[in-house]
Amino acid sequence: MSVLKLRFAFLNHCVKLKSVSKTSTHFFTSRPLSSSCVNLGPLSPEVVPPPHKIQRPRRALLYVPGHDERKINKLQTLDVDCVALDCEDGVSLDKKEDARNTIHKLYEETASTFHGELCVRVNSPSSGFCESDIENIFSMSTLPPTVIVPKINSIQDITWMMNEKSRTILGRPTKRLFNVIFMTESSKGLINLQKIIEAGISACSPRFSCCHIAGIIFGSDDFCANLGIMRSKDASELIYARQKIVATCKAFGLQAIDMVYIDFKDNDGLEKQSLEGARMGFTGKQVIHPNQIPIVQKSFTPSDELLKWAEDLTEAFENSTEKSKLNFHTQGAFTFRGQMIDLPTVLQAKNIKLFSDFIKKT
Ligand SMILES: CC(C)(COP(=O)(O)OP(=O)(O)OC[C@H]1O[C@@H](n2cnc3c(N)ncnc32)[C@H](O)[C@@H]1OP(=O)(O)O)[C@@H](O)C(=O)NCCC(=O)NCCSC(=O)C[C@](C)(O)C(=O)O
Ligand SMILES: [Mg+2]
Repeated sequence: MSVLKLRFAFLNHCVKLKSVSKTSTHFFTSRPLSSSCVNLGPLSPEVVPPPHKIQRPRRALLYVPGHDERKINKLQTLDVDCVALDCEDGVSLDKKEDARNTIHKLYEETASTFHGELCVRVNSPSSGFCESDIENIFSMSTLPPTVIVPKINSIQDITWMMNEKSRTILGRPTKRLFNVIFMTESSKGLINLQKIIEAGISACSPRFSCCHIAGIIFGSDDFCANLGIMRSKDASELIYARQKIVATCKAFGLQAIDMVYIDFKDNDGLEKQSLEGARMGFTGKQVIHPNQIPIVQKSFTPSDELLKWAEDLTEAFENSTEKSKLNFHTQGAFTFRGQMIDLPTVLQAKNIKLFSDFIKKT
C-alpha cells in the first residue's frame, strides 16, 4: 500500500472512531470560564485557580515504577486522582520489558477496579524504547485513558510520536479517545513549548487522530540536569520555567502539573511548595510516595473557607444583578464584605465552585 493510501485509511479509521467516541468520552470539558488572574486577597490563603477547561482532576499524579508489583498492589489502598505507571526513569534498563508486561497484565486484569485515573508514562521519543512501549500499550484491549510522553523538546518529537502511534493503531479497533500529556524537561522544550502544544493540538485535531492534548508536566529534575544546575530547597532557580509553563498551558486551556518534591519525608516543605504551585496556577503536582498524596491533593483543593466565600459572592452578585436589572456582562463593580468586586472576581468564584463540585463528583 502506498504511503498516501495508508494515510487515507488511517484518516477514515479515525473519523469512524471519533463518532464512536463522542458518546463515550471519559474526560469532562466545559466552556472556558475566565482568562483573568485575580488576587483574592486575605480571603484566599490557598488560592486554587482551576483550569480554564475543567478536566478530570489531576491534583496528585503518583509515579509507580511499572515493574514493581508490590507498589502496584498498593494502589488499591490509595485515594489518588491520577497514577502514572512508569516505563521511563523509575525503571532500570534491564527492567523495561518487565514493566511493559506488568502494565499490560494490569490493564487486562484489574485496572477497572481502581477508582483514580491509571495512566502510562512511556519512554521518551529519543530513547529507543518508546516504539516498544507504544506497540505494547496500543495492543491492549483496554487503552489507558492517558499516555504521558516525557522529554518533548521539539515539534519533531511530537510528529514522531504521533506517526508511531498511528502506525501501531492502524486497523485496530481502538474504541475511544485517549488523552496525551507531554513533559517539558529541557531548555529546548521550554523555549519551544508553544510550538509543541500547537503541533500536538493540530496532530490531535478530529481530522487526523483520536486523542486529546490534556496538559503539560514540568520535569524539573531533568530540567535542572539539562541546565547544569542544582535544585535548591526553595526552588527559586525554577521560578521562570514554572511560570512560563503555567502561562503557556493556560493560553491553550491545558492542565499544568508541577514539579516533584523528592524529600518525601519532609511534609512541611512539600506543603509549602504545593501551595506555592497552586497559587502560581498549576492544577496539580507529581508525587513519588503515598505519604505525599493527601498533602498535595489538599493543597490543590479549594478550602471550605474559600468555597464558602465563592458561594456567598456568587449569590451576592446574582442578587445585585437582579436588583439593578443588569445582566452578567454589563454588571459593574459592587461591594462584598468590604472589598470591591467586579466581573473577573465573580468568574474566579464560579471557577472555584465548579472545580470543587467536580472534585466531589469524582
Ligand atoms: C522513593 C521510593 C524508592 C521509596 O520507597 P520505599 O519502599 O523505601 O518507601 P517506604 O516508605 O518504605 O514505602 C512505604 C509503603 O509505600 C509503598 N510505596 C512507596 N512508594 C510507592 C509508590 N510510588 N507507589 C505505590 N506504593 C509505594 C511501599 O511499597 C510501601 O508499602 P508496603 O510496605 O505495603 O509494600 C519509592 O517511593 C519510589 O520508588 N517512588 C517512585 C519513584 C519513581 O517512580 N521515580 C520516577 C518518577 S520521578 C521522575 O522521573 C523525575 C521527573 C518527573 O521526570 C523529572 O523531574 O525529570
Ligand atoms: Mg524526567
